[in-house]
Amino acid sequence: MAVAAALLRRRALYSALAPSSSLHDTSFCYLCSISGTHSLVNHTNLRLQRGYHNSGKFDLTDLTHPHMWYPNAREKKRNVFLHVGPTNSGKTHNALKRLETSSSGVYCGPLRLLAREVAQRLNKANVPCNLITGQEREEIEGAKHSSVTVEMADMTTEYQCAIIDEIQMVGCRSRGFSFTRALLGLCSDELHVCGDPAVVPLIQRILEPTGDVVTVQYYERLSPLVPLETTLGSFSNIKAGDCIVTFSRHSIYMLKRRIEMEGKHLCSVVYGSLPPETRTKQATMFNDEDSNLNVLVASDAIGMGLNLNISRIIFSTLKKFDGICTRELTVPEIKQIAGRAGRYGSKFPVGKVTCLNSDHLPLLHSALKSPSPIIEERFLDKAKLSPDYFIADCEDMLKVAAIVDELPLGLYDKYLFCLSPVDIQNYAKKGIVRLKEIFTPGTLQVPKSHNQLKELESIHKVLELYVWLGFRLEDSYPDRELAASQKLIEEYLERSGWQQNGRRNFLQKPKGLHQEYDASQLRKYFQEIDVRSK
Ligand SMILES: Nc1ncnc2c1ncn2[C@@H]1O[C@H](COP(=O)(O)OP(=O)(O)OP(=O)(O)O)[C@@H](O)[C@H]1O
Ligand SMILES: [Mg+2]
Repeated sequence: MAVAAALLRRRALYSALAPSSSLHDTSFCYLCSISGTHSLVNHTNLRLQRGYHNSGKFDLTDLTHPHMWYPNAREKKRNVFLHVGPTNSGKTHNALKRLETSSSGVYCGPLRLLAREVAQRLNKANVPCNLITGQEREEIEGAKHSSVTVEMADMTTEYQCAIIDEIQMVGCRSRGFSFTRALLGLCSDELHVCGDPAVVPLIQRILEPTGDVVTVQYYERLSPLVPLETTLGSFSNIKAGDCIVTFSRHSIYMLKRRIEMEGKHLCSVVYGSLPPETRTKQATMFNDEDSNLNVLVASDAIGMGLNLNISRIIFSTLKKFDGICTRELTVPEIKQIAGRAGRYGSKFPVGKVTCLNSDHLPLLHSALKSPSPIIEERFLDKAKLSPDYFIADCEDMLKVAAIVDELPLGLYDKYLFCLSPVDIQNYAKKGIVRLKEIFTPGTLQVPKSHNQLKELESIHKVLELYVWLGFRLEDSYPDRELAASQKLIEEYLERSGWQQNGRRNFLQKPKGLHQEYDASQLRKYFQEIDVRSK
């Protein structure tokens, strides 16, 4: 393999434990020193490296001291507070109270919707707060606080107070590394870490060598969550405040249509591949008491930390396709999703949980009673790692690395494209990619079928990538605002809503279902779709 690809491979390995959003991360400097670009190795890193390699040499395959990759954080003795307990127990609320009274700070969350909820809360409390996610950047003048998705957390800024929410995500194969990086690298006097109690032993061990002072605070649920003894039964039993959870786009739209056919409720939809601004709008409309969208059909994009006005969670299935295979939801996933019902302070003081299929009730009940399994340590035998770390899944990054390696680009650009594979050829040739080279704004049509909707979502993904790159390479991707302004999916959702005037909804009756289909037919249908949509 060519040198740059080999370097990128190595970089990807480091990234897996602690990726950098800037050139200042020590891990990137390690890489530069391999490639001979020693000028990029800053003095702090040299001091740090000498610190544990007395000979002046260091072993690049030794990944056993990731806490040493963050010299700025290591210069502080951070006060770390672990807020742990069940869903809806006030963990995030208490951490945010500290953030609101701090002179500067950052909230790092797992979901864009959650980052937005927190930014809104701080701004409402007169604490100016920026919102920064992969695709959104809403900067408030004079703000000393930011609410970000964890991947966007900045390890080089000093804060008085920082929060990492849903820290149990540290065990996630694809996103865990961003949580590890934030945990070790956030340069803050106080660090508040919220999540499931199952993660406490691991976090304590990870933080042990840092010298940080760790305090654990346990929480209890603030309002009851009741698993129901019976399933939903008929769709005529759907009530305002219900949220049906399902994991494929197909079933989301099917359920929306099925519920709206009853003529009593309109549904918001929230799922991962909706563009972020549409997702936000749909969630906001559901939460808004004055809006007539009072039922939610959602995927696990609502699964963590969010405070929505949900009275009852109804699982349409307890299986999901996780990118590799269809598997049963884990206990923590079931608890997280169920925990969206009956949020303290919402208009539903008691949360209820049920499902469509009576076969799923025993699993649902037992999951809600079980403690989450202790987050385990993982090993990758090729690298020397401390037992508390594992190498994140970076296969996709490596595939792109092999392609970009052939292009006349600098190492940093190559790394950026490894994270975001979009029109690399054009960028390499001309250094600029105009939006009209990807598609002509205004020519796309509102979709008339699920396949067209799927296509449109893919186009939105490209547009999101364009916006993502536009934030990072402003001169090369100059049409960021135009890319961000395309709103076709929202138009689709508006048109596909409940047709009160007898106008035909263009979504057709699903093939294979009779007009008066019941819950068991729908169940069967979903199982088929779940298999087909792989
Ligand atoms: N002491 C309090 N006073 C007023 N409201 C509170 C208080 N504690 C929590 N809340 C409210 O209760 C709701 C749930 O709290 P919070 O989001 O902190 O729960 P959580 O434990 O973080 O749940 P999850 O695990 O689902 O993230 C929020 O709307 C929050 O504002
Ligand atoms: Mg929370």
